Amino acid sequence: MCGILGLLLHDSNVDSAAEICEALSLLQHRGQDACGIVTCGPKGRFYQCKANGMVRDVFDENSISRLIGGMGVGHVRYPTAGSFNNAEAQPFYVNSPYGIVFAHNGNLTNTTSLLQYMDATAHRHINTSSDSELLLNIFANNLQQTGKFRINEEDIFTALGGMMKQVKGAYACVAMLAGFGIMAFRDPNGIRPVGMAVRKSGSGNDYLFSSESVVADAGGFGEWQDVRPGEAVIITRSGVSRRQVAPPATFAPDIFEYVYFARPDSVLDGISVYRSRMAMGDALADEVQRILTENNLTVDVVIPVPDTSRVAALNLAQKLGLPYREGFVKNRYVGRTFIMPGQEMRKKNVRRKLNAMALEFVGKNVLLVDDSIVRGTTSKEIVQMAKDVGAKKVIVASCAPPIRHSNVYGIDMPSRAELVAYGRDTEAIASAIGADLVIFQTLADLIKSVRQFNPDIMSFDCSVFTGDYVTGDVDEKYLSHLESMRADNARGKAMGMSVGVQSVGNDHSNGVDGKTNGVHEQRGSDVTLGSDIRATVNGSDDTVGLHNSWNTS
Ligand SMILES: O=P(O)(O)OC[C@H]1O[C@H](OP(=O)(O)OP(=O)(O)O)[C@H](O)[C@@H]1O
Ligand SMILES: NC(=O)CC[C@H](N)C(=O)O
Ligand SMILES: [Mg+2]
Repeated sequence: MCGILGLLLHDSNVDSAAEICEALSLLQHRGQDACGIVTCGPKGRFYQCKANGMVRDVFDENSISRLIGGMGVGHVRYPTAGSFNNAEAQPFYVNSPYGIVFAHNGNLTNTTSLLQYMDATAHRHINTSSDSELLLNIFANNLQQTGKFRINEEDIFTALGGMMKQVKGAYACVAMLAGFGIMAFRDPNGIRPVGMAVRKSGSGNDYLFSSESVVADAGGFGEWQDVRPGEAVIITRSGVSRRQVAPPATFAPDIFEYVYFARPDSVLDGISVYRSRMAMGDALADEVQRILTENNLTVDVVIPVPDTSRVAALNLAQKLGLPYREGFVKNRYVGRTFIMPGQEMRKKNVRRKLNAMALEFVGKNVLLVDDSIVRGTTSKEIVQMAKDVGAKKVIVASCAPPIRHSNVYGIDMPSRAELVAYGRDTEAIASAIGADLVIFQTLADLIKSVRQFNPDIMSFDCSVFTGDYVTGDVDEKYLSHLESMRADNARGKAMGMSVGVQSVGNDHSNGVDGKTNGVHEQRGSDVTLGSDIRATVNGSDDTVGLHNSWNTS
């Protein structure tokens, strides 16, 4: 999952970077690996700062002050394709046509054929293994085909429509065209979220695109609207244009956004994440009661696994009339562990992040509630911690059903073998994490918990629970390929991602018959794009892309 942002201020003399930076920090929970901002200033020039790290580490007053311009795009990254290399930090930029900046949340599933197309037909160079850079170039290539000196909204809609025909997978994107404006679009299944909001500013409006509505609330924006699946929205100084650019497909927002990814104070596709988590707790309470009775067990206390499960755990405890206690205290300076790279780091950080308070555990049958059990990293550690401080019995309840399938749409769960529920029944899962009993929400209850707040949504992407992939192109061959490339134990070898190595480019080298050429090795250190040089100025003095009234000089 990544976070994407776009901001266009009515007053072009006010720089947008500080506000984008603030907003990115509100989306930090969606990606902790890298972040970046590109702004567009006078003469359509882009100003960029991006690097590996959290928002607070990458940006400071100095770097922000060098990001000039009243519109910009921001990104926080949680890698699901390519590597963790800083060359894949976003936003991405291409100079041709017109100067485009691009931020992507999601994951493409037909990158192999797209890369071939880029190489053999479009002759565009893809310099990293990132699917987002590829997506940008598909868009750019479609835009190029207009062949125009100056383009308009219609041309962009046409290019995006063409792109949506070629590309498969999940993508919610924000883009910016030099001197023109910002735009957002969403894949035809609407798997990943993005919405827009508006704020009065003097005689005009400021506009925001964001993955989550929490950013709009915090920035004083109102009238939040989700971008519709297959829709594109373009905002220029002259106003807002919206267009359905892809034919309607099954709308299937990812249910895992509600389970884990999104902030509780966001509303996605008309559904309050907070309310849906409360409902998950209520529904799980019934299942817990049923299974406890079946096993002739009683529980003394309900303890959430901070942070995400808190909301659901409180409702569950209330419904069962059990005490709710914060038995685990979270170190607020450790981020989310699930989205950290590598099993060793995840494991180490669960211990750094959570500490069990013995007084809430000693001699008790404790019910630990988590939002989900994925690799089992968290549950294995916390069950042990609970036992170490004297719990009598440890029962784990999960607000989501067992996860037994890979995610291919923007969550880094490529390998089934890494999932603790893969090939295990409930009893075997309990034994794998060391618990006395494990209780899972049923899929029907999970869907009901979310859908009741917007019955217009007929389906959700539940592929991690069911193995049904809504884009229709994901088969066993693809899943095995993904596993061989991205499983924890395969990554180092497959992607040259060892820390400190500036792996730039992929094996697909334009013009050299698919062999890696020497150019790639030289890149990454002295090339502006893809390096971690801060507040680097891109672009030139030319005025390509200064198309309309946005032109400031
Ligand atoms: O079974 P696992 O592979 O451990 O994954 C599941 C756990 O990871 C997440 O927590 P995380 O620490 O990422 O974030 P949180 O603080 O928002 O709960 C999630 O909330 C579960 O606790
Ligand atoms: N989680 C995401 O949305 C990742 C976006 C993109 N696939 C990347 O790896 O950078
Ligand atoms: Mg958690």
